[in-house]
Amino acid sequence: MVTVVTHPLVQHKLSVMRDVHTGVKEFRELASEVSLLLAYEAMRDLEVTQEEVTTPITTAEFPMLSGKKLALVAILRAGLIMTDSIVQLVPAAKVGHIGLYRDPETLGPVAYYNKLPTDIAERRVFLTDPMLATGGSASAAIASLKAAGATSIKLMCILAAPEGVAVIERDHPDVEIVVAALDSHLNDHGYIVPGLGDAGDRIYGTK
Ligand SMILES: O=P(O)(O)OC[C@H]1O[C@H](OP(=O)(O)OP(=O)(O)O)[C@H](O)[C@@H]1O
Ligand SMILES: O=c1cc[nH]c(=O)[nH]1
Ligand SMILES: [Mg+2]
Repeated sequence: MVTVVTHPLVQHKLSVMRDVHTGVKEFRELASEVSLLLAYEAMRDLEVTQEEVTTPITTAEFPMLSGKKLALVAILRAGLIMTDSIVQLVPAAKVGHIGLYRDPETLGPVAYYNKLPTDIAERRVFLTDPMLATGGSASAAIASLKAAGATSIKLMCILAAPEGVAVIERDHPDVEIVVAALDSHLNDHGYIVPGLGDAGDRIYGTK
């Protein structure tokens, strides 16, 4: 299942991110803001229970977060900006990191780091990566989350290509995807069209 967050604030910020003239500082700020807005949508179904709260006026029952604890997991490098931002909303969440880069020749993911919360099996996992292109990186990351015992996983991306969505639906039909936009296609180098370029390079200024 794919949810596209069509809110005008998200769409406006994403359009500015796409602009080749947007510099590193503004790109980073926008990526953080879009991540918060995506999290608002992705976490819409978090469980709440009614708990007693004493206000200055009276005591009554109000909703409080309950249910499974959360884990935010970033696919390095680019996913880091998303977890860094979203953890502000859910400060009790644990944060994991999966290091993957895409081989420029084969476009396949190459793993170089994996550090996950030891109790990931008991947590609801929100996996972050701004870009879902061929889907190879996200699919491999989800496989390693499942190998570690995770059973509840949502994938949060800023941009996705239909090719990447199809790969996740094929490999991991149980994983919901939340994106700010679903673009047209991939070019011959595996870049999303129209896209926003290389997310990692634009966040970290490495090009
Ligand atoms: O869906 P895919 O075809 O696998 O492509 C998407 C991946 O490519 C980018 O990472 P990159 O390899 O550039 O690494 P970086 O974040 O370290 O720059 C992006 O952040 C995703 O992880
Ligand atoms: O368009 C793309 C595809 C993969 N990775 C990116 O950063 N951008
Ligand atoms: Mg990159």
